[in-house]
Amino acid sequence: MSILIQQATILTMKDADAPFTGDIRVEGDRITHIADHIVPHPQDEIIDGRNKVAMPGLINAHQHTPMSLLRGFSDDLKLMDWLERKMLPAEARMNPEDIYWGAKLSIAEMIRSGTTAFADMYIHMNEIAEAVKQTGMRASLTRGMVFMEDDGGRRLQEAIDLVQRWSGAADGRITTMYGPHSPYTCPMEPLREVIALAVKEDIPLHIHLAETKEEVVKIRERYGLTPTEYLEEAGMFEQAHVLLAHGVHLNRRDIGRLKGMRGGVAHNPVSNLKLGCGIAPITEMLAQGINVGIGTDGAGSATTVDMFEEIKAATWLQKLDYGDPTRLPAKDVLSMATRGSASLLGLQDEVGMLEVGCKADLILIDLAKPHLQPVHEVESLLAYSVNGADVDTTIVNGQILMRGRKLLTIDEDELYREVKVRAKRIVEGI
Ligand SMILES: N[C@@H](CCSC[C@H]1O[C@@H](n2cnc3c(=O)[nH]cnc32)[C@H](O)[C@@H]1O)C(=O)O
Ligand SMILES: [Zn+2]
Repeated sequence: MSILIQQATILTMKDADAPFTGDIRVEGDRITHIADHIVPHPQDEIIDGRNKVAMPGLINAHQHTPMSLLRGFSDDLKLMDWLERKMLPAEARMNPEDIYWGAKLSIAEMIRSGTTAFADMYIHMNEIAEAVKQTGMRASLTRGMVFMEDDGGRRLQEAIDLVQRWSGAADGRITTMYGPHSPYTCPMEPLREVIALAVKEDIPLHIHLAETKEEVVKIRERYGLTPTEYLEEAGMFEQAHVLLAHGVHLNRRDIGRLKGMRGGVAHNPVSNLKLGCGIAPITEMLAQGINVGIGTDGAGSATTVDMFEEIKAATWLQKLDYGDPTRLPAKDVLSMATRGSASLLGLQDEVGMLEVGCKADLILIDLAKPHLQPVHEVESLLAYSVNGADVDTTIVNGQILMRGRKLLTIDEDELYREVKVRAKRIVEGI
């Protein structure tokens, strides 16, 4: 199958490129041609790009997709209360089919708001993988592991099974990671074991880091270290590619420890705002050459998985925190949500840019809206004015998943019916 997008405003996200008007051809799963004008082939599916911006799909670098079933169920609580009193009991009631439908709900929202790939850490990952496979999305999947009590190695075995069964599946759209949940739920010994496994198999790691002040206090009490020092002591930054979620409470020395690491930090500004966690020092990390991407965290905390909201929150928080409106300008924050997140997923040469040879993961944004006119600076509109509902078309791996705001791989009526019944049962009495 081939697709020809005609006369769109193209934002490639390559450093040197300014937006320009042109055509894009997709053949199979890749972008094969970008030029001012491309002669149509008879078999091309033609998409009119006039009044639209074509850009790389956004990449959500930290998610717990089935938590969409818990959206709005326990707002306005502190993170540890929210997690221990509400989320964990509710999650204990989720069966594999619930996980499948919750993942599908988040995937529908992601496709509708211009996200083409995501990193997910959760349980019952086979069902999430099935949802990814069926809907046409791209994802890096992780079985999250808390090692607080002895489980006879069950969690680790599930993680290993996921990696073996799903790495490279669904035409290469699915990749996998190993996911020790956080410094406060992983003692040193199992942590070292997982790191050794990741290094041996060259599978990335995905972990929460320094999300709250309480975490910093807890790890200091237990080990006399900062959370970052604890992970360093475990050997996490020596060889493995690591996706660190949050990194809110890092001091200057912690940031120094991350310099030169493979992978980087997924910033989740809306979740951090809503849970009152703090503001991650991401512009300082960027200045040190640390790669930073953007994620939403689960919809249980962030409440939506619209990456355009995260983009706005990310840049506004830096401006506010430093009293400096020049911090994290539009182009830089867009780069975090595309190329930055792509590197966190280990997909830097494949997605996150519009370039011939890259995977065809791209979105079209409809500018024929009052809040998107006139067009002075395309990047400014995208960072500060666009929201997820302005996305018209979403393409992943050369397949059109949404066109003219209609989802083509998901039956939304069926989805909402399933979600309604399941969500009610899960939270009853909690
Ligand atoms: N509870 C599982 C581990 C699941 S991994 C994903 C976990 O991350 C939890 N989670 C979601 N958001 C956050 C966050 O912001 N910080 C820390 N944990 C979170 C979520 O509730 C979920 O349990 C087990 O025992 O094996
Ligand atoms: Zn999380």
